[in-house]
Amino acid sequence: MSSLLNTEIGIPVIDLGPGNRDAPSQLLDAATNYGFVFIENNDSGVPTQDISDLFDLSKTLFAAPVEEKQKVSIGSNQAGKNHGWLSRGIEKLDPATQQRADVKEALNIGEHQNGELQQPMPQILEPHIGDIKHFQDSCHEFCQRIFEHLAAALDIESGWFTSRHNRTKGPSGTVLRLLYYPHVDDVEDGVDLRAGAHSDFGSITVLFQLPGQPGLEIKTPSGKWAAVPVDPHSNMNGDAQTNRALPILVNIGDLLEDWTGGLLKSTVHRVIFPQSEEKSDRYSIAYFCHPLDDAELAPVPSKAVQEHATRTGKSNTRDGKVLTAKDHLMERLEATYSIK
Ligand SMILES: O=C(O)CCC(=O)C(=O)O
Ligand SMILES: [Fe+2]
Repeated sequence: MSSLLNTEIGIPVIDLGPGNRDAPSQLLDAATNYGFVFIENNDSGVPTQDISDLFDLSKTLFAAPVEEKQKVSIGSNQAGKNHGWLSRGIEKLDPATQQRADVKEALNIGEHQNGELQQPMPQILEPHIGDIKHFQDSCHEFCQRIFEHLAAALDIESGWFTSRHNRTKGPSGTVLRLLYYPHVDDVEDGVDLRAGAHSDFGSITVLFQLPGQPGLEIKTPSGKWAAVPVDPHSNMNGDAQTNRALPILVNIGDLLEDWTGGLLKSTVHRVIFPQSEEKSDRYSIAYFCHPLDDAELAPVPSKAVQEHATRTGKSNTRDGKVLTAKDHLMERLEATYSIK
């Protein structure tokens, strides 16, 4: 495998370029064993300049006055929409264990439909909406490439996943999320977290991080937390980054785990205040990819999936009815945010 292993957990790094014929099986292997994988950001990735520009926009946004962000707050949207700005103190990703809310702010941006974003945007981002939509498109194409590779590895029709994520066909729960974790001077060890332990809801998540801003951890099968590097080719902080683009982190979400009868793993993760960098802010950008709302989560017609599902007894039916992607998302949102 064209992969390097990082110090602690060994999340594989895979090149999806045409030169790597083993990419599908490597991807499947990473998805079933770790639930997390780094993808080299080359021609088939997301342009590095666009990533850097969106981080700049994100910094400008979160530095804007609270009143401006408040105008587009998640609470001002229709219940269940999951779009808009979340102020610090609102979200607790692990309510069962966390004493305090996540120390973060976020802006959730839903998909554009017929070229239009479906929510009010902060004024400061208005001149950049074209760039944001373009970024969503690049992320979506990147996800579709991953789905094609997964379909090849699972030996199913090439378009099986991509057709169910074809956003020209209808709305989905897909969200582009800008995240800001401010530094705080009085972090209480063992109490304060930037993001509590959770797994993601959708099919796959694409995560962009910045050099020198570590903090993401995943839960290993032994129950221990392991740090995820910013740059798996460099040290844990990503400090020694060369001119090469950072690999892009991808993880499997709950929906894809359920859809594949548990074969692909949705791994629990969290964001901590790393000891060495306690005084620095962290910015990240996540693209939570979901199938079309109407997509039925009938079992993936792959032998490997069927065999695994039989072993685990996992299914996506409720009272004999197959869930749609929207049903699945609403179940998870209700459980996390008490949205009715
Ligand atoms: O900011 C990060 O690194 C991870 C964020 C995350 O896991 C989430 O928002 O679901
Ligand atoms: Fe997450």
